[in-house]
Amino acid sequence: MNVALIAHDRKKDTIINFAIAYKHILEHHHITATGTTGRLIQEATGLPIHRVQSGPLGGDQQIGAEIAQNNMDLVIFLRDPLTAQPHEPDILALLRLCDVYKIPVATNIATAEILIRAMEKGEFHWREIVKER
Ligand SMILES: O=C(CO)COP(=O)(O)O
Repeated sequence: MNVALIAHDRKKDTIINFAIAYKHILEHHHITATGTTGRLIQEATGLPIHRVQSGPLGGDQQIGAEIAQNNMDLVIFLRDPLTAQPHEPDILALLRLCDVYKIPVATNIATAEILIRAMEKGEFHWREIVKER
């Protein structure tokens, strides 16, 4: 599966710990991440990560483009709900595309845990059917 990992600054520690804890699952998938998130996860886990631009520099839009091209199966985007982001429109656009293309998306760690465990069990085979629409 193609998985996107993104985290705002105050959620970086959380996503790093998430990637460490679930490295044994993530290593079987193709991971894309925004610039800083990707670098930190790479350093902490050694996982190969396709890094796009940092979020404020267009990274969210690049991941949105992957979704629009049906190249993304799951998005884990740990948002900071308490800090204003200069690229808020890009964030909303990415989440909107997840809804347009019916991509499972987690915006907090509780949902992220559920999604990755479902992924481990191979519960996303229905995505293949949706992809063929
Ligand atoms: O801003 C982001 C998502 O909106 C994340 O970007 P970075 O991973 O480069 O910090």
